[in-house]
Amino acid sequence: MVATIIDGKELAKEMRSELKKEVEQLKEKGVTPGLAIILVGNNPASLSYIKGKQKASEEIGVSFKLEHLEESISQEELLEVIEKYNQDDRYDGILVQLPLPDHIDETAVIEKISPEKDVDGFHPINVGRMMTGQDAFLPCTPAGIVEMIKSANIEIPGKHVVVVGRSNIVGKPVGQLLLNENATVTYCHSKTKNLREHTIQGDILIVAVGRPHFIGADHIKEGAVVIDVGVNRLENGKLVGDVKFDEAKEKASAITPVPGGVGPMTITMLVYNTVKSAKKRVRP
Ligand SMILES: Nc1nc2c(c(=O)[nH]1)N[C@@H](CN(C=O)c1ccc(C(=O)N[C@@H](CCC(=O)O)C(=O)O)cc1)CN2
Repeated sequence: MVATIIDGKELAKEMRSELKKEVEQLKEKGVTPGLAIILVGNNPASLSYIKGKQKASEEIGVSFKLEHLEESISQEELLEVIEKYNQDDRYDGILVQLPLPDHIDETAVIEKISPEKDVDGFHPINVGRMMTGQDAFLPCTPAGIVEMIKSANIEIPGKHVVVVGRSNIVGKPVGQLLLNENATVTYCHSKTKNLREHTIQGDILIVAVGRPHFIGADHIKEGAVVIDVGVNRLENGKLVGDVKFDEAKEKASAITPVPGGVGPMTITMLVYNTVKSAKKRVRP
């Protein structure tokens, strides 16, 4: 079997063109969606992801502001900056780029962002709303993954989804979102024994461990859908996923590539959330 490639770049392009139309309509009603990103320090990967977020925002017509702070900023000062954006009506979305330096408590930062502007969907209020199936800002990578699966006309209800990885950003919420879509979900992690015995059962296998080429064809059920969330830069500069793409595509029925898979959809869902937030400003 040779897998269909689920092209995240193409889907992102289609969604961005729809979002652009929505933003034009919002502007006619006097609302320009605004996104503020706060970056602490100079992590090169973060800088590159933010560039992508800025490009997508500007392409769609969302006003974009980067607040670039010194690595040495104190937690208290950072919380004050967040509060400034919480109070600023020009910004519908606030995102603090992760990872943060070690001296800053990530939980305190996430909890400082107003849940109504939390376009990353990381605030406990949004996590709780998502878990209970209420309207919420959904975390961007997991929401992008669900969009990609649906765009490939893959039925989710009743499917066995195996998630490898349990981060708060990807692993845990993607399992929850697919449970909300009536999948049966298994989580695997670094302490899971006999990993392969679990992964081989997945109709949909989602891999988010951040280890290059961690999953090979022998971990994959014949005909499974494989979603690779890994973005790993090798010493030779090549970007690879957590899955051995070349062998996995011979066994899967559908697979996402790296680059050009989940990454572009993560960025698109961020702009989607920002537009969703801005719509609440429209007067009836
Ligand atoms: N506040 C947040 N911080 C982080 C998040 C997040 O969702 N919110 N996720 C990741 C990084 N991330 C977004 O911030 C991200 C990662 C990768 C991509 C992407 O487009 N990848 C491209 C390849 C890019 C490259 O060439 O390096 C691809 O896969 O095609 C976008 C966003 C951690 N931090």
